[in-house]
Amino acid sequence: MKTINDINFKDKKALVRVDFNVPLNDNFEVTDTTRIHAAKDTIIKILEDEGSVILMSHLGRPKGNQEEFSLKHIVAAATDILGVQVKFVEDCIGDAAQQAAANLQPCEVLLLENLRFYSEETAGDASFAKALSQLGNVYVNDAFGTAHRAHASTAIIAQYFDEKCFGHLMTREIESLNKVLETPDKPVVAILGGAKVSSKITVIENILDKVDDLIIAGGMAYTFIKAQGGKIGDSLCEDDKMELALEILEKAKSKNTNIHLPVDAITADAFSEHATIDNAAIDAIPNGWMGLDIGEKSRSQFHTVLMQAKTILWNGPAGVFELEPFSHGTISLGKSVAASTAAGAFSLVGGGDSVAAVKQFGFDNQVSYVSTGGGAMLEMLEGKTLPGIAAILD
Ligand SMILES: Nc1ncnc2c1ncn2[C@@H]1O[C@H](COP(=O)(O)OP(=O)(O)OP(=O)(O)O)[C@@H](O)[C@H]1O
Ligand SMILES: O=C(O)[C@H](O)COP(=O)(O)O
Repeated sequence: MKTINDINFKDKKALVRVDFNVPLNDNFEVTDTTRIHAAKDTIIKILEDEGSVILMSHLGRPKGNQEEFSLKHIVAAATDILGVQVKFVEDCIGDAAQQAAANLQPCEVLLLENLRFYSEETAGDASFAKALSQLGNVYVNDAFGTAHRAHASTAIIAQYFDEKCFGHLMTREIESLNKVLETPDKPVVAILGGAKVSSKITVIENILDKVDDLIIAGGMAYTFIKAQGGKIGDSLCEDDKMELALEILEKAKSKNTNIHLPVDAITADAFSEHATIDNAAIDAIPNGWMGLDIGEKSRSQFHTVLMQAKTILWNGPAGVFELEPFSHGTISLGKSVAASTAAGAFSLVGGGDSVAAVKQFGFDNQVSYVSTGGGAMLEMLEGKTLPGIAAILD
């Protein structure tokens, strides 16, 4: 299969699907430019070849043509980051888009209006995909964050191009995950956190025989503790998943995977940063109290496990990190992952909340790789083939 480096884009018009679904503030300024930075080397490669770049993306989940979701809000940030004036056209298909694409000169960049202003995008409509495809003569998919969507611009459009490839970001994401799940240095330690067992079951099942140690933290740990007879007070629990939790523990034993659950918790008498706060053994939380973070002993045990790791995968926070009193377990995990990385481990952080936490606490430059994908990363961890990836490989 061709990579982007195998293609010479001179005098070609590259139609590049990026994921510029970035957060905006009330003044419509981009508050996190990570995804734009992440697409930069792909765009620069095409410009250096003296090709032209037509960028297409979605922004948010608009219902029709809603101005607040216009990609015109991204133009200033993209121009600044790329160091090239980004032109903008207020449609992604039709006469205006065709004119703008036709007028585009080598070394120029054009951004199309939000693809999701057309419901045909999310519907995976073939005629919409075909209309988009007519704007360029090479298709590059670099939208890892959207690769789990079988949409017109990610999965359907590729069939209309003879020349197509992944961009650099897509390649980095796939290679990083393969490094963790397919060809890792051992021992491999995965940390799974977050609110619910139910949202991570498929991930647990898929990675159980790929990792040596699995640290289960966050709200999802309490279902495992209660299932084993522990008292968890008012902590988060999915009673209907307790049997499954026990099955997972059994399965792990048979596969020689060590599961590490927290041994203590930071407890609170309300879900609030103004709550009264205490410590408790993880299996002896009184009624009226809930565990909102992992305790000191758990942090220290997890640190020991992480310092022995050669490969680390982290998905999901250790506690309610959005509230300061319950952020310290997640910060402690971040420090341990950073220390292990400094000692030579390869560490990958993926998923929406874990990436938000890692950035908020400043660990993003101290881990080996931070994924730009939320749902896309989770679906890869579940072992699924992502439509946006399959379309290029086909
Ligand atoms: N002990 C806990 N009790 C209640 N909520 C918790 C607890 N620990 C973590 N959380 C919450 O879990 C949420 C994240 O859980 P969620 O299942 O959404 O993870 P996620 O979004 O899948 O993670 P990621 O996006 O990193 O994959 C956070 O908002 C956090 O506050
Ligand atoms: O932010 C994301 O996860 C991607 O851009 C996909 O967005 P979506 O969940 O609205 O499809």
